[in-house]
This record gives sequence, C-alpha cells and structure tokens, in this order.
Amino acid sequence: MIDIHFIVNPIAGSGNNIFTTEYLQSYFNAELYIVKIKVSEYKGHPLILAQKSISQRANIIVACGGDGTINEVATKLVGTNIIFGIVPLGSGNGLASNLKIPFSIKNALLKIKIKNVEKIDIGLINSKPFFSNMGIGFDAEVIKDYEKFERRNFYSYLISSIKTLRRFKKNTKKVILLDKGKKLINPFMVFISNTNQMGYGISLTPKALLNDGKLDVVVIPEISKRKIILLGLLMLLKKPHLFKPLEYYQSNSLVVRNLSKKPLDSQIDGEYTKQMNDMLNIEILEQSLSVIV
Ligand SMILES: Nc1ncnc2c1ncn2[C@@H]1O[C@H](COP(=O)(O)OP(=O)(O)OP(=O)(O)O)[C@@H](O)[C@H]1O
Repeated sequence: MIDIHFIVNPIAGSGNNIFTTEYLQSYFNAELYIVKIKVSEYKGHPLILAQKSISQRANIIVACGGDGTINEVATKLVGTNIIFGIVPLGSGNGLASNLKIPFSIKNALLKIKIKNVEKIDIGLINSKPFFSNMGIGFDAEVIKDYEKFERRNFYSYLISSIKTLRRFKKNTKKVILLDKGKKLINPFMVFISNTNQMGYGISLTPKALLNDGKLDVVVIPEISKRKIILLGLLMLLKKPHLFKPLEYYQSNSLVVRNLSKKPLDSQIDGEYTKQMNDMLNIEILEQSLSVIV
C-alpha cells in the first residue's frame, strides 16, 4: 500500500480549498493507496503537519497550496527519500510554474498518480531552505504589505506594489555588502532565485534551472521611481534583461551582510521574513528534493 498525505492550505490563492477523501480516492483508489488529508489552520502549521506525516511513514506528501505552503512542507522533506507532490493552489505558484505542474487540480492529481520523480536543487539561507526565491528590497516590502490583504491574488500584488512604490525611499537607509566586496547603498533589490518563475508568468531570472547546482542572482542598485516603472513594464513584457542597471549572474553561494542598524526585511518564497542575523550565508543544496513533475 502507498501512504499518500495531502497537506491543504485552505486560504491559499483565492481560498476555500476543500478536498474530501471520496474525491481524492477517485484518483487514488483504496486498494492501492491510503489517503490522508490534513488541513492547515495557521501560518507554520503545514511544517508541523509534514513532520507528523513523516513520523506516520507517509510515502508521498503533497502540498496543496502556494509557494509558502510548499516551503513549509518541503522543508521537512529535504534530504529524505519521501516523494513530494504539488497541487498548485497559490496566488503566485512560482515553483509549480517552473516545474510545469498543471494549475487544474484534476491534471495535477493525475500527474501525481503517474509519479514521474525528479531531484531538484534547493536554496539555503543560513541553513533554512527556500525552493523558489528570496529577495531583499522592493519585493520584500511589497510582500510585507501584501500579507495584510485577505484576498491573495494578482490585484492585491498590484495594489501593494503601487503603495510600496509611493513610500519606498522614505524608509531608513539600507547598506548591504555582497560577497565580492560590492557595497550597495539603498539597493532597489537583491533577488536570489532557484526557479525561472516568480508567478503570474513574470520572471527576473529566465535562465534559472532547478538542477544546475546554481542560484541566479539579480542585483538592482538604487534607481529613480521612473526607472522602477520601466523595470515593471519590462518584467510584464518578459524582457527584464533590457533594463541596463540590472546585474545578473549565477553562483552556488554568496554572502549578504547587513551593514545598517535595522534588521533586513526579506521575502522567502513569497512570505515576509525579518532577518535578525547580520550575515546571510546563501547557498545551493544540489538535487536534494524528490519531486513529482
Ligand atoms: N488556515 C490558515 N490560515 C492562515 N494562514 C495559513 C493557513 N494555513 C496555512 N497558512 C499560511 O499561509 C501562508 C501562505 O500560503 P501559500 O503560499 O500557500 O498561499 P499564497 O500566498 O496564496 O500563494 P503564493 O505563495 O504562491 O503566492 C503560508 O505561510 C502558510 O503557512
């Protein structure tokens, strides 16, 4: 028998995500599969549920949600032989988009049933995993504002982006030192990605591969509001490389030092995180998650 556990975030994306055992057993029949559904009740709960599923010896653990839920569930599976599945229900779905996992629940479940497994790289920030991307600067501030919205969709991202743009430079000075001694004062963004998608078809790192042992790094220095708008348009047109101040490179590790007095605001897989540590060691852990594609 195959033990398959579904960890469902009921509020991901447009919300109201409900799965019943009858529905899932129409794909995973009771003669072959033992199906368990676990519904997360609060932020951080998917992590606890995944840990329980591991101790219950699940063979396959499926995250039903967006990048935040994926992050919490998959964090527990890194370096194990447990197979990880995704039913994308989030607003952005960066990792699922890169893996070409269908957004239709039916087709995502059929993929899981076929069980074509690939090993993918994951990123680490001071040993804490990320799967899609992390960022410091504008994206982190957008996410901080976005988390106040009840509705998690493209419209909320757009409103948060406009609000952030209005007040962006009024914040205290940020000073960051990147590993090669590159000092950045008030950078617009330092963005580090494992995937070639941010969600909604938007990307800053189109060359990223999930199994190349590299993270794709985008550094954008302090820029004017007019240039921020130009960058936004180029991203929507899928041509961010035409934006001249943007520096793009690949690396298997980097160090980010915070030289300002305040902790750095960051986003990790689309969730706001305050970095209390002044030194961030960011690295790649090659082919350490077995995921159904
Ligand atoms: N019942 C719940 N109530 C509130 N928050 C929850 C609940 N269950 C899970 N969460 C948290 O919601 C956060 C966001 O989840 P998720 O990323 O899946 O959705 P999303 O933000 O809509 O998608 P995306 O990241 O792709 O944009 C995660 O940190 C998760 O732990």
